[in-house]
Amino acid sequence: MVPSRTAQQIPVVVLAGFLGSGKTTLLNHLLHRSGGSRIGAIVNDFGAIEIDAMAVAGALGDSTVSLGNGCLCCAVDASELDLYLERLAAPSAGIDVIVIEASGLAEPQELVRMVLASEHPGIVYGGLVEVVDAAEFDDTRAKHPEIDRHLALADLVVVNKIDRVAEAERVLALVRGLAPRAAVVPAAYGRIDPEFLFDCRPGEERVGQLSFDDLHEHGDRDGHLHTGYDSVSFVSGQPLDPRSLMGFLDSRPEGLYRIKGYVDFGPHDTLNRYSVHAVGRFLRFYPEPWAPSGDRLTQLVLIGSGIDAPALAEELDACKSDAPHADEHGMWGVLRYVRGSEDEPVQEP
Ligand SMILES: Nc1nc2c(ncn2[C@@H]2O[C@H](COP(=O)(O)OP(=O)(O)OP(=O)(O)O)[C@@H](O)[C@H]2O)c(=O)[nH]1
Repeated sequence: MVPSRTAQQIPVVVLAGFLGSGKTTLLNHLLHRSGGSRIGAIVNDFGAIEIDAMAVAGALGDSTVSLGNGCLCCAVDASELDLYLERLAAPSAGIDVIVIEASGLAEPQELVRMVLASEHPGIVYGGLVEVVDAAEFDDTRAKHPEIDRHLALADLVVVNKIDRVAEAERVLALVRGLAPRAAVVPAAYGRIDPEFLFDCRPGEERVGQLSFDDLHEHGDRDGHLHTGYDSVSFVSGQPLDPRSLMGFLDSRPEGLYRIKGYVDFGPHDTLNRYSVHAVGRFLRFYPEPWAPSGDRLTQLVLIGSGIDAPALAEELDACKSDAPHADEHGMWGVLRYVRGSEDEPVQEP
């Protein structure tokens, strides 16, 4: 039975959406714009290196926890999640809302089910937020028709990357049709009003329907979104050569949908590491100053279907360089993919 909500209970919101749709960007926006509300986050990475957790940890300190290396929806034992929920829901943590950022391949209904199944009296299911990449939406649906089912469960759908589409209204109308019970909001860089997070809580009746109708129907793991997907995790203490890495990225196979992480270009830029994101054919580098202390590492996660993981790891290995000096134009290829500013994205080359 679905427990009824009390004023003291902390809502737990599930934040889901396909690979690279902008979940971490949205979460970071909420963390910086939540005003007086304190958000706790549980971040679930598909790859073995917890890139998403690193991206939000700075903003959250000890109110972020990471559940890495595989989709939470397939956790055999949900007790780890319960443990984290308990920690974040402790009155001493002073948290007002908990957000579980699902991996981009997780089955949201499984996560909702896990939250509903939690017996912790201090929490209550706070709704499902689905993030949609407006630019990739048609292709993603064609490849993964299950996405429609995910949207139908949502309480809030953020149609993100609206800056990348010419026909925003068409995508919005399509999403509204697929998620008739949800609030549908367009966004660029996940910039939504944080109030939406508090307002998206489903009513008792809706939660009751979910637990009976939707959540138990698709328990078959073979039908999970991540079936057929592989990930490669690459770590190097040796810098990468920018020309070689661009050669790798320019020739990346179609199936390699998502790349994320941080790159050390050694002598080519001794001040910055480069956060890198590929989503489909979209590619961006974001220079950010190195921390004053700590190891300088390249850490990358590659996720795709039908990919030859060992061959990709070998190709990345071949990008390592121990040249002590930078060649003059070595970074040009990379810099073409550095954004001007948040509001002025670079043109797709
Ligand atoms: N142009 C544009 N880019 C965006 C927008 N939102 C996010 N991005 C970029 O899209 C890439 C992926 O964003 P993330 O927030 O990491 O996506 P994610 O859903 O957390 O990714 P996974 O956890 O790997 O599924 C990054 O390069 C973001 O800067 C947007 O509204 N417009």
